Amino acid sequence: MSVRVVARVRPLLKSERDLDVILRTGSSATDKSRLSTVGEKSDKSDKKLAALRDRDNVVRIPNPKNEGEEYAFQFNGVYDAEVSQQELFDAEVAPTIKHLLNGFDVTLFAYGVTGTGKTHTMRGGKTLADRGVIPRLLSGVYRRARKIEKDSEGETKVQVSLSYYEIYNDKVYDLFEPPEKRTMAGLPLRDNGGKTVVCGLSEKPCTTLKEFEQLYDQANTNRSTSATKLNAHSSRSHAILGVKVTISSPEHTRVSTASAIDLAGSEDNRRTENDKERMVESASINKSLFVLAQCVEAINKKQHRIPYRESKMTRILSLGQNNGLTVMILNLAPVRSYHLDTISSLNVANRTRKIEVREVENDPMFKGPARPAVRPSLASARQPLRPLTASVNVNMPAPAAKDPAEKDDTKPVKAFSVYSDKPQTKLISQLRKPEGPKRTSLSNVPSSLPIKPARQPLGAQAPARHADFSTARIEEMVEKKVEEILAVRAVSEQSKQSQVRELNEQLQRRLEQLEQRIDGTEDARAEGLSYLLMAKQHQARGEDGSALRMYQLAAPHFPHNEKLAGKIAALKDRVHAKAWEKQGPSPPKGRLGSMLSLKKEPTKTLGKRHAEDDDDYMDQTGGGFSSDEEIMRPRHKKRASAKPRHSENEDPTFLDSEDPSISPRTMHLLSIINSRDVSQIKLLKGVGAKKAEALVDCLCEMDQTTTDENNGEVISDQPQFQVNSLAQLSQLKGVGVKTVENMRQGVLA
Ligand SMILES: Nc1ncnc2c1ncn2[C@@H]1O[C@H](COP(=O)(O)OP(=O)(O)OP(=O)(O)O)[C@@H](O)[C@H]1O
Repeated sequence: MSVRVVARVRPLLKSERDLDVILRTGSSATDKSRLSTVGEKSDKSDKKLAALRDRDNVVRIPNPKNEGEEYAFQFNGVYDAEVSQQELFDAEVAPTIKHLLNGFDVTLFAYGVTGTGKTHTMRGGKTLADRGVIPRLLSGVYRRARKIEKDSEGETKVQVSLSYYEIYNDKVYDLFEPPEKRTMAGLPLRDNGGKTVVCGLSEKPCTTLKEFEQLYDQANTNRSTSATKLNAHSSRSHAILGVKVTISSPEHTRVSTASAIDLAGSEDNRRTENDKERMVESASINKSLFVLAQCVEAINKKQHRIPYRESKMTRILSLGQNNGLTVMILNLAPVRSYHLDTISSLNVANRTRKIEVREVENDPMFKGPARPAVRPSLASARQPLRPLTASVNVNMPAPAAKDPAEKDDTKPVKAFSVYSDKPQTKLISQLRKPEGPKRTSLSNVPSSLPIKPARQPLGAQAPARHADFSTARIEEMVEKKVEEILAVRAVSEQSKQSQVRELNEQLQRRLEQLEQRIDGTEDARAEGLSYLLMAKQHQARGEDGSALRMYQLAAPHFPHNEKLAGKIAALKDRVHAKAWEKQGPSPPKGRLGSMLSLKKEPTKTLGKRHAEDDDDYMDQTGGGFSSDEEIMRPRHKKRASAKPRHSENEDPTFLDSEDPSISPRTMHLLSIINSRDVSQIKLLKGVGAKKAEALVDCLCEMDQTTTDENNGEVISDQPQFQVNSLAQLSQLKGVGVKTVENMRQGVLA
C-alpha cells in the first residue's frame, strides 16, 4: 500500500489577516458566492457543509506568477482549520492502532514548513481537547491493550515501552536522558535486519497513560526548541517517539512499533532572521528535509540509489523501506507569506503519496521448542518500490459521497493539475527574490511543479538541478575547499619559513665570513698603516735605520707596492752608507774590556753584519729597538717587548745590536756626555750633580787610561775617549740602561 498523505491547514494566527489567505481546501474555495446563497443557514450547518465539501481532498493554491491560475493537489485527506484534534485523530490515526496491535509497524510523521502546526498536531496542547496525535495514540493503545488482555482473560499480555530521541544537527540524542549526559557525537545508528536502530537508546516500560504523560512531558523539556521570527516555540530538531508494543500469548510473542515523528520545519532564512546558532540548526534541518525530498523523488523515478544515508533523519525514517503503515500529515499555513514554501511542501507531499509501502506484519516469535527457520521467500523479500498511478488507500475510509448535483457541475479534479497552460519558463526567475546573491531556501524551490506533465516547461527542470546544491551541500563544499586551500597554504608557509630560515643561516654565515675577512684585512691594513706612519716619523727625525725597519714591517701588508719597495731600497743604501761612514777606530780593547763589559768590536761587527747580509737585517736587529722605538710599536706587536729585560748590572746585550744610525736626540745626548761639562750633564734627566761628576770622572779616567797606553803622551787636545753609542754610555760606571733612557727622554730633539 502507498504512504497515506493527508494535509492539515492550520487556522490563522493572531498576527495573520483574513485578507492574506491564499490556500483553499476542497470546494469551499470555489463557491463563496454559492455559500452566500445559503446565507440564511446557521453557522453550524455551514460548517458541516464546508466539511463535507472539503472531503474532495484537494488543496488549491494560486500560481505565484499569476494569481488567476491555481494549482490543485489531491491527497488522501484534507483537513482545514476547523477540524479538531479529535477529528483528525479519529480519521487518520485511530485506524492504525488496530494494525499496530496486530503486529504491523506504524509510522506517523508530520511534515511542513516552520510554524505550520506540526508540533501542535503531534503533541498538541495541555487541555484534553488540544491533545495531539501522540497522547491520543498512547491512549488508544492502552485502551486496546486492556481489551486484548480482557478478551484473552489474561492469557495475552500487552507491554508498552517507549523510546524518545531527537536528531539535532544530524546527531541523535536520547530525550529520556538529560542534556548534560549527551556526548558531542550523539548516539550511533546501526542497521539491524533491514531496520535502522539507534545504539544505546534507553527504553522505558510504560504501563499507563499517566505514566506516559509524565515521561513524555519530562522528555520534551530536553528537546531543542527555540524562538524564531516565524515561530515562538520552534522545534530545532526532529523528534521521534517509539512506542514498542509487545503482545505475548501462550503461543507466541509479537513485537511491533509505532513511530510518531515530529519533524522540524523547513525555513527560509531570509524570513527567519536567524542568528548564527539558529542558522546552523536551520542548515541542518533544511539539509535533512532536502534529502528526504530527494529520497521521495528517487523512489518516484525508480532510481536504483535512494540517498537515505545522506541524512540520519532519512535513514531512520526509511520512507518506502519500512514495512507496515505510513501516514504523512502535511501541515500547511493558509497565508500568502508562506506561498512558495507551501508550494514546495505540496510538491514533496504529492510525490510521497505515490510511494508504496509494503504492508507486511512483523514475524511472530514462537514460544516452545525451536522451529525450523523460515527462509524468506522471494516474494516476501524487499521489492523495489513503484510509484502509484492512482492513489487510493484501500485501508482508509473512502471519501464521503458527494452530492450528485454538484458532481455534475464541477470538473473532475485532476490530481496536481494547474488550470493554466501558459508557458512557465519565467516562473523560476519569479520565484527568486530580487536580492539575488542571497541563497535560495530549499523550501522555496519546488522540486517539481504540479503543472501538466505533458507540457513540462524547460525551465521547470532548472530548480531540480539547482536543488542538487542544497545550502548544506554548498556549505560543505565551501568548507572542504577552504580546508584544502588552508592546508596547501600551511604547507607552503612551512616550506617558505624553512627556506627563509635556511637563507638567514646562509646569510649569517656569509656575513660572519665577510666580517672575519674585513676584520682581518682591517687589522692587517691598520697594522701596515701604523708601521708606515712610524716609518715616516722616524724618517722625518732622520732616524733612517728605524724608518727602514718600519717600512720593512709595513711591506708585507702592502704587497706589490713598488713605491714602498723603492723607499726601502733607498733607505737601505742610505743606512749602509752611514754605517760605513761611522765605522771609525775601535776603542782600545784592553781598556774597554777592563772597565766595560762590552762585546768585542761591537761597531765593526755590526757594520759587517749589515754589509754581509741585508736580508737578515730585521732578524738580527729584531730585539735591538731603542726604548723609544719599542714604545712606538703598535700595541698588538708588544710580543716583542715580552723578552726579559736586563737589569742595570747585567750585560745589556740588547744594546749591542743598537741601530747603527744614531738619532739627533742620541747624538745630542752623547755630545753632552762627551763634553764632560758637569754643569750640562747634571741637567740631564735623572742624573743630578753627583752622578754627573761621577760620570765625568769616569770619562776622565778613560782618558787617563788612553794616555797611559800612549806612554803619557797626550795625542791631541781633545779628550781621547768618546762615547759613541747609548750602549757604551749605559756601560759606564754608575750608569745603567734606565739612566740612559731617562737621559735620552729628557733631551729635546
Ligand atoms: N490546528 C491548529 N489549531 C490551533 N492552533 C494551531 C493549529 N496548528 C498550529 N497552531 C498554532 O500555530 C503555531 C505554530 O504551531 P507549531 O509550533 O505546532 O508549528 P510547527 O510546525 O511545529 O513549527 P516548527 O517547525 O517551527 O516547530 C502555534 O502557536 C500553534 O498553537
